[in-house]
Amino acid sequence: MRVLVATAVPVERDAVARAFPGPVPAREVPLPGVVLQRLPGGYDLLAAGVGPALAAASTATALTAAALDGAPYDLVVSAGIGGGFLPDAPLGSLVVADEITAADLGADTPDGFVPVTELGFGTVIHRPPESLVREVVSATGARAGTVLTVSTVTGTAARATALRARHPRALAEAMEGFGVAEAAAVHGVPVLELRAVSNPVGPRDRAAWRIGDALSALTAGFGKLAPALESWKTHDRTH
Ligand SMILES: O=C(O)c1cccc(C(=O)CC[C@H]2O[C@@H](n3cnc4c(=O)[nH]cnc43)[C@H](O)[C@@H]2O)c1
Repeated sequence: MRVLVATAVPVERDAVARAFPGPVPAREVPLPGVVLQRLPGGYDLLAAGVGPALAAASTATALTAAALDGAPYDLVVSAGIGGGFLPDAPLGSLVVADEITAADLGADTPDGFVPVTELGFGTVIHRPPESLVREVVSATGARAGTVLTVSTVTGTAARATALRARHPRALAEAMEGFGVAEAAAVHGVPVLELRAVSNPVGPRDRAAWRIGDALSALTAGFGKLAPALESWKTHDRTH
C-alpha cells in the first residue's frame, strides 16, 4: 500500500518517522518545491508547510509526481498537532476526522458566517472512508469527530464558542487538513486526518501548549495506525 503522510512542519514529520524504526533509513526524494522522505513499506512523508494553501500545493505536487511515475498513492494522511475542544479532546489525546471541514471558507455577513457552498461554490467538507475511520479508532483509541481547518488559529473564548456552535461535532482545529483533502480529492485518492492535541482551542495561552506530549502521541498513534491501514486495505475499502 502506498501512503503519503503530509505534516505541516519537519518536527511533525520526524515524529511520524519515529513510528517506523528500522535498519533502512529514509531515502530523500526531491520533487519540484518539496522533498519526500521515503520509508520502506510504502510510506512517503512530506513536510508540506503550514496552512491550507501551501499544504494543498505541496500535497498535489507529491500526488502528481507519483501518478506520472505510474505508482499512485492509495491513501493520503494529513497528520500533526492541533488544538482540541475541551473537554472532549484533552491535551495529548488523538483525534481522527470523520469530517474535514473548512471552517472559515465563506463570507462574513451581518447575519453571520455563510459557507462558500451557500454562495454557490466548491465544497467545505471532505469525508474520509467510514470503514477506515472505524479501523483507526479501534487501533489507536483516537476519538472520531469533525476536525476544522482554519487559516487563523483560534485565540479567544468567543471564537471557540462560535466555532463549536456552528460545528457541534468539532473535536479539534488545525490548519492543513482541508488543503490536503482538496488535493487528494482532485486525484481521487482517499484521505484521512489524524491530530494529536497540543493545546486547547480557546484563549491564547502559550504556557499551556504541550507540543512534546502531542508529538509523542503522534508517534504512538502511527505505530498502531500502520497495521490498521494494512487491515483496511485487505478487508474493506468500499465505504
Ligand atoms: O500563537 C499562537 O497563539 C498559536 C496557538 C496555537 C498554534 C499556533 C501555531 O502557529 C501552530 C500552527 C501549526 O500547528 C497546528 N496547530 C496546533 N494547534 C493549533 C490550533 O489550536 N489551531 C490551529 N492550528 C493548530 C496547525 O495545523 C499548524 O500546522 C500558534
